[in-house]
Amino acid sequence: MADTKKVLVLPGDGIGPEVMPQVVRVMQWLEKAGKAKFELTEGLIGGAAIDATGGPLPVDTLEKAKAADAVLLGAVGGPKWDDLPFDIKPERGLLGIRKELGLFANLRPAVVFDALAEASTLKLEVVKGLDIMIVRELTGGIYFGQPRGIETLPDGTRKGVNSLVYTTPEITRIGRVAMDLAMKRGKRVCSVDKANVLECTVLWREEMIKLQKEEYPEIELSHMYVDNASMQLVRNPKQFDVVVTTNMFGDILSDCAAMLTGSLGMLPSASLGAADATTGKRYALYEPVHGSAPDIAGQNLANPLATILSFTMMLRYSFDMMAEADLIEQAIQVVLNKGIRTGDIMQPGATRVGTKEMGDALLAEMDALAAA
Ligand SMILES: NC(=O)c1ccc[n+]([C@@H]2O[C@H](COP(=O)([O-])OP(=O)(O)OC[C@H]3O[C@@H](n4cnc5c(N)ncnc54)[C@H](O)[C@@H]3O)[C@@H](O)[C@H]2O)c1
Ligand SMILES: CC(C)[C@H](C(=O)O)[C@@H](O)C(=O)O
Ligand SMILES: [Mg+2]
Repeated sequence: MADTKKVLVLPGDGIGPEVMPQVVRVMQWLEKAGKAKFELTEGLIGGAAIDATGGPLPVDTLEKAKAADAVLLGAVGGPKWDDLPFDIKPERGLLGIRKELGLFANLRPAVVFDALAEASTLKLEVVKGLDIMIVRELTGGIYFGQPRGIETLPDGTRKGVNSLVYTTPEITRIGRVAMDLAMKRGKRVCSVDKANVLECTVLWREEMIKLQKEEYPEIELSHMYVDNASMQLVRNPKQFDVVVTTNMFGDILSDCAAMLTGSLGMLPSASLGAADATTGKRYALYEPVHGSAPDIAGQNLANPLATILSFTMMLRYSFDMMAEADLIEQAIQVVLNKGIRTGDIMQPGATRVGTKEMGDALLAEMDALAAA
């Protein structure tokens, strides 16, 4: 049996605590099948942490995250905490853990399952077989740039400021992640910016060009303004292989790409740091792209597949467990082929199930595949 993998589970808020048990069941299945051994610990983040400790990212959570081999997050936020001061809102917990662990590279793969392509509101040929990778810079840009804040001027006018800042090392390191990924895929990278308006992204574009010329001669690098990119993603997403972009553009484009896969409830992600120069350890947090979905929380309606697919990314990127990740994804494919659907991916003639029942169906197919 493989070494024990230390996984920190952070269910968070809203649908987070509903989808997470379904992933834990998948982990338990792998253990029972003798394919892995997990040491699970649980931690608080977001609103759940605010309620218990007064802040969205307790020191204990951060310590547990650093000690773990990988972290799995559900979602944070919700109306209950909307009126809190900005710096202690649930979302600050997520931004804080990303920053503290140096998780600068957020991989958001938009891969379409055939059964959902058939059900898409887009034309079948637009989405069938789609497999693109959005690489979002995650610890810089306008999310973290200084100066920032809201101030009142002497004449009483209020001013809100956020700054879009990138340095050359920040651009180069995310560029390398995108180009390394592209080398193992279609060798095409589209860098998305707003270099017609924002100086910071003029630098972004210049550095991407330099990186490709100096280190990745085999990569075909193209550039697109973000407004056009959002339109092209819907018009003809298959023109893309790897998309690399800034923190905020990546946030927006990935929600858009999620709909190509059928639902926000289908899109996983991996947030990765750099390997430590001496120990080789790389922090990694796996998180669905969706949020806490307050409109459906607490009703067994959420689609757990984005979080389960985030776990398969953990198996691939942190634990090199490709066969196990393949098995889970094959089982998801069978479940979808059988027409089993949560509400967000429902279509006429399909069987509507809840969060837990989607977990039941998946485990049954994993049993069947393992027995075959
Ligand atoms: N990673 C995160 O934790 C994260 C991401 C995005 C938003 N948020 C937070 O979540 C809260 C709600 O934000 P929002 O409503 O803008 O975005 P959201 O992603 O929570 O929900 C958007 C829509 O998608 C649906 N949806 C999302 N996930 C789904 C799933 N797994 N199954 C079925 N339907 C699903 C929701 O029901 C809703 O209609 C806010 O506090 C926001 O800050 C957190
Ligand atoms: C909740 C929020 C901080 C987060 C982000 O903007 O990064 C979310 O929208 C995401 O896409 O992961
Ligand atoms: Mg988002």
